[in-house]
Amino acid sequence: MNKAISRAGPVRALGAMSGTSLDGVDAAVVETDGDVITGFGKTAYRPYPEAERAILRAALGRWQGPAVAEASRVVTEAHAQVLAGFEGVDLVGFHGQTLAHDPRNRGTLQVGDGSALAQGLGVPVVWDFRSDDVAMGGEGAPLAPFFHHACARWIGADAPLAFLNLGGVGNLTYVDSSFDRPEAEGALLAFDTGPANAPINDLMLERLGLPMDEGGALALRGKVETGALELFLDEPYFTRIPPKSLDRNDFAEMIGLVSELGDADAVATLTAMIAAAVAQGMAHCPSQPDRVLVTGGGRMNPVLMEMLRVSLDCPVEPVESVGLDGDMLEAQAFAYLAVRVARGLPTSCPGTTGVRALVGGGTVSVPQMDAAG
Ligand SMILES: Nc1ncnc2c1ncn2[C@@H]1O[C@H](COP(=O)(O)OP(=O)(O)OP(=O)(O)O)[C@@H](O)[C@H]1O
Ligand SMILES: CC(=O)N[C@H]1[C@@H]2OC[C@@H](O2)[C@@H](O)[C@@H]1O[C@H](C)C(=O)O
Repeated sequence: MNKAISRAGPVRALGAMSGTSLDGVDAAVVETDGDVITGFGKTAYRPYPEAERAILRAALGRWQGPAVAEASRVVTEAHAQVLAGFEGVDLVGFHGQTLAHDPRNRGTLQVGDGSALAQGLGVPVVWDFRSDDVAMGGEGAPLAPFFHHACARWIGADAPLAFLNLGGVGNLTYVDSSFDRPEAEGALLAFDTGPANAPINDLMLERLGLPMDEGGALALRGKVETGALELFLDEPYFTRIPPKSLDRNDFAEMIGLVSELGDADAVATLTAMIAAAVAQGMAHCPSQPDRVLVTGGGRMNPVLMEMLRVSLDCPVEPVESVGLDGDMLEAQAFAYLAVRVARGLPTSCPGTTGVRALVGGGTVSVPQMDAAG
């Protein structure tokens, strides 16, 4: 193990995340001892060109076979490119790309080869963050909550607050940072709220050949079909007690609920469904958070943000309002979690994933020295 990691004190960790919306790889440096954040560093983004994205899309929902191997190759290569642009890094946290997630039955699959990345970069890489949690009866997701607890301390939060990530899937973390440690009972409650941008993107691609509803422009022109919204909210997932998690395509059939509607009404209704799922989720929080800090691409959609403001009983703001970076929070989370794994600290607990006991999940790959050198 790198000497800096095995000593106490802060290290420079580089995190990388390839999220469920399949847009690209985010990478970001965090300086931390695995407990307290002491600084944020350089960031980078490497989009997947359409040909690569098509390879990833073709492998979604699969557990093995040539499509999965091909996706893994694309993910490893894309990460090798973006991570090579960073210098002076002690450790890498590599999430990889989730292709399938079924924690109760088949497990969870993130592709990309962390061992090859460690070798290529010459830096230890922590990867496969979710499997140990699933093996211990947890959901394997969400994992950002321990980092959210550190962020709440970083911003000096003096009341419970919520982080809401609106990526392909939505996830919410209720944080009470009056508890010093994230694993303390009552410090964290986390779960996936429901689908977020994935169904909007899928419908935009299918009907209009566009990757997203940029700026919520189409939803703004549409009318919400309340019958479809009510049918969607009948789904038992929303009343299930958390922790709970979702696969990207678990709600793929919701597009069927808007299939008879025109494009603008269909997108407006999907957008309302996403906001309503968050509102249902908020009811599971142990107390009303002081505010909801929104991260992920969904915070760039003003129609979705306005629907959230109307349906939640507290202020809803992008994380930039407290000086955090909403494009990079997940990459930063895996930098932070990598340091925790390397130092034997837990990364999930019963309140975040429903796991039976504290788990520090992840494989550490250390680059091997050339035998001749
Ligand atoms: N300007 C914008 N207007 C509307 N939507 C946007 C905008 N920018 C990003 N988005 C939405 O956010 C998505 C990307 O979000 P993000 O990068 O947070 O997802 P992710 O990290 O891949 O997903 P997850 O958090 O589920 O793993 C885009 O695919 C798009 O749907
Ligand atoms: C299995 C999986 O990859 N889940 C992702 C996905 O994307 C958002 C939501 O669903 C969340 O549960 C998780 O990612 C974030 C980074 C997490 O683990 O906190």
